[in-house]
Amino acid sequence: MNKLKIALQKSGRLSEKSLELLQECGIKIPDFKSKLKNSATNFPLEILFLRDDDIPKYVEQGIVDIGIIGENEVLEQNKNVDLVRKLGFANCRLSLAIPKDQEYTDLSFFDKKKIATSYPSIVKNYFDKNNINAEIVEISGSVEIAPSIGLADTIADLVSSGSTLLHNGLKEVEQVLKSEAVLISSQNLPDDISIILESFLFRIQAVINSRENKYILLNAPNDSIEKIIEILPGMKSPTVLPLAESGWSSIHSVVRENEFWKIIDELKKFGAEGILVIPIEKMVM
Ligand SMILES: Nc1ncnc2c1ncn2[C@@H]1O[C@H](COP(=O)(O)OP(=O)(O)OP(=O)(O)O)[C@@H](O)[C@H]1O
Ligand SMILES: O=P(O)(O)OC[C@H]1O[C@H](OP(=O)(O)OP(=O)(O)O)[C@H](O)[C@@H]1O
Ligand SMILES: [Mg+2]
Repeated sequence: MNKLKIALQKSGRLSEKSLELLQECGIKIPDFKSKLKNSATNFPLEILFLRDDDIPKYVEQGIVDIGIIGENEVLEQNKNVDLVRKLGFANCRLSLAIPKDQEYTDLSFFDKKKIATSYPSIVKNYFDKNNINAEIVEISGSVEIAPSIGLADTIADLVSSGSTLLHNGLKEVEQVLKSEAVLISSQNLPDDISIILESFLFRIQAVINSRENKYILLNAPNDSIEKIIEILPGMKSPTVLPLAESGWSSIHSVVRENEFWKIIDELKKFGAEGILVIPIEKMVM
């Protein structure tokens, strides 16, 4: 049987979470860290461990069928690949930063300045669109060091917590784009490989749904049930079970993780008690 070939970053910001995603999809990979090509034991998947910058090229050329890569890298390289889906990890932004003691008003600050970056194409397009004429100095890493060693006046680099900027005397002044890990695929995959990809995507969807949702159980007085159901619509509709104590029910539902703290006060207002929020292992809609 043919296998779906996937490229993952060998080591770096994407590696651990990419492997974790495969694991949560129930896909088992033998634990040989130094083996750069490996096969899953229980799913038709072959895994290649590569430098992340090489992944779009390998996917474009069909050497691998799919790959997990930062959206920023896909945009920078602009290869002929399909962006299949976002994966919800390695969230960061590509930002412009300047020495923290300099005054910033607007983008014209960058006119005739030197800017160091590992993303020359994205930065050039951004400046062209905004009619800024800056000189781009391409470097492949430790970009934040550039202003302090006189290599450039400013930088464009990935930011997540902002601590690298802070520790290098820089401040973020503009956000060029937001990025997260994405799954990309070759264009025109053969039918047998597309079928395996569909089944892999089905598993990924179930994992991502479960990460974004929580199972919620609570007790409520019967006269509040209708109001609480409006707040907690659930997958189809909530389960309502009578409690041993008359006049009370237990309500079970699914709630989006990022909405829980917004609705908790409302639930309490309608008399909800004993609220339990439980992680979901897998969620198939
Ligand atoms: N600080 C961060 N927080 C979250 N995600 C990040 C951060 N920095 C980078 N990323 C994301 O992770 C991807 C890989 O980053 P990493 O620093 O591991 O790449 P690299 O140094 O080019 O690795 P490689 O050795 O494979 O070429 C980036 O393209 C970006 O999408
Ligand atoms: O805002 P922060 O949370 O500080 O993260 C930002 C840093 O993370 C990335 O580099 P990384 O640490 O991956 O090293 P690299 O330059 O070798 O890729 C990025 O290039 C920034 O330098
Ligand atoms: Mg790289």
